[in-house]
Parts: sequence; structure tokens; C-alpha cells
Amino acid sequence: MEEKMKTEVERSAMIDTWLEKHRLIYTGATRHPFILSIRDGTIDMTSFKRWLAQDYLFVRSFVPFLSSVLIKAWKESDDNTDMEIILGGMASLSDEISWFKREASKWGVLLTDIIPQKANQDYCRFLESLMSPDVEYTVSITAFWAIEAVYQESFAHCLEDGSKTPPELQETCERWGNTGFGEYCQSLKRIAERKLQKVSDDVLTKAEVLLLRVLEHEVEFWNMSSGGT
Ligand SMILES: Cc1ncc(CO)c(N)n1
Repeated sequence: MEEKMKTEVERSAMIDTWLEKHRLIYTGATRHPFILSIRDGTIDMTSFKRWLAQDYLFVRSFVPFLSSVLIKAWKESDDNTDMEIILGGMASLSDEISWFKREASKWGVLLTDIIPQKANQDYCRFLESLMSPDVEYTVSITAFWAIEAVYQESFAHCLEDGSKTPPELQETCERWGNTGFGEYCQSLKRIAERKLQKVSDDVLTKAEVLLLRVLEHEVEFWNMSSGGT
């Protein structure tokens, strides 16, 4: 009994514990030079258009990943509000795809001719590996939260007082930086935290490892957008 309680105490706020432990990579993903250049208004529009085109492809792969999380929630969750939160996320992806199309045409980016770059391919392949039924719901929802949280934290930073985000990029930043999206990320985090309290140590380690993978992929995605590789 005492052992079990101790474990549960140690496991409360698991995600915050991990974020502190992996602070450097988390900051690398949420305060990347690409984001800082939007925030200080020095962004090169070629980079922005590259990001826009590549992220459109990413979001298309994100849909099947999300549906795999939805299936896992339906099968494995002990709380039926999980499914509704995930379903809400799926519904907004439909809107997001329309937004990408409008934004691309505004910038003269042809979405039909985009070739996925290596970082994008690697990230999409990673998402596909998470779709396997062998990946536990807890692990999937933790990764899902991390994917959304990086964008939320990054773009919200571009909207803070004192930022010099160009007016034409304001809408992009608001897409992920708005408070509604922030609350949605908080809901995903609460689901993940609740599930993480109940899993075996093996699954817990797996969730931590995959959280780190997400952060690495996010950094690579920004690097690719910046034009490096
Ligand atoms: C690369 C990437 N990560 C996260 C999100 C958030 O949905 C996105 N659109 N693209």
C-alpha cells in the first residue's frame, strides 16, 4: 500500500517532470530560430512558404494518426470525454486543411507540387509507427499532446507583448497561439497525465522516449523550414 502511494505521488505531474528534465530540447523545439525570426519580424518569406507547404503535407498525415488515437481512446479509455476531446481536434483539422489551402494561394504556393523533404518524411514515418495497435493509448496520447503543445507554445510566443510579428503572419500565429487552442492542449495534457499514473514502468519509459522523439522531430522540422537541411 505504502509503495503504491509513493509511486502515485512520484507520478503526479509526470509531464512537467519530464519537461524540466529535458528542458533544453523542449526549449529548442518551442523557441527555435524559425519562431524567433517570426517574433522579431526578420523572417525570410521563402522560409515561411517552405514551412507552409511542408506543414500542409504534415497535417494531412496527422489526420490518420489522430484517427488511430481516437480508436485507442474508444477501446482503452476509462473516461468517455477523452473521445470527445480528440474528436474536436479532428474536426478542427478539417478547418486547418482549408486554411492551408487559402493561405497557400495567398502566397502563391502550389500545394499540388510539393515534394516532402527528408525531415517531413521522417516525421510522417514516425507518426505512422505510432499508429500501430501495439502502441498503447497512453503513449499515443502523450505524443499527440507534445505535437500540439510545441506549436501552441511556439506560436503563442509570437503573439506576446513586445513581439514584432509581421501583420501578414499574425493569423498563422493565432491559429495555434490562441487561448482556445491552449485550452485544448491543456485537456490533452490532463488526459495524458491521468493515463500515465496508471501504466507500468515500461510503458512510462516508452512514453518518455517517444515524447523526446517528438521534440527532436519538431526541431528538425523547424530546421528544414529555416532552409538549413
Ligand atoms: C510539424 C508540426 N507539428 C505540430 C503541428 C500541430 O498541429 C503541426 N501542424 N505541424
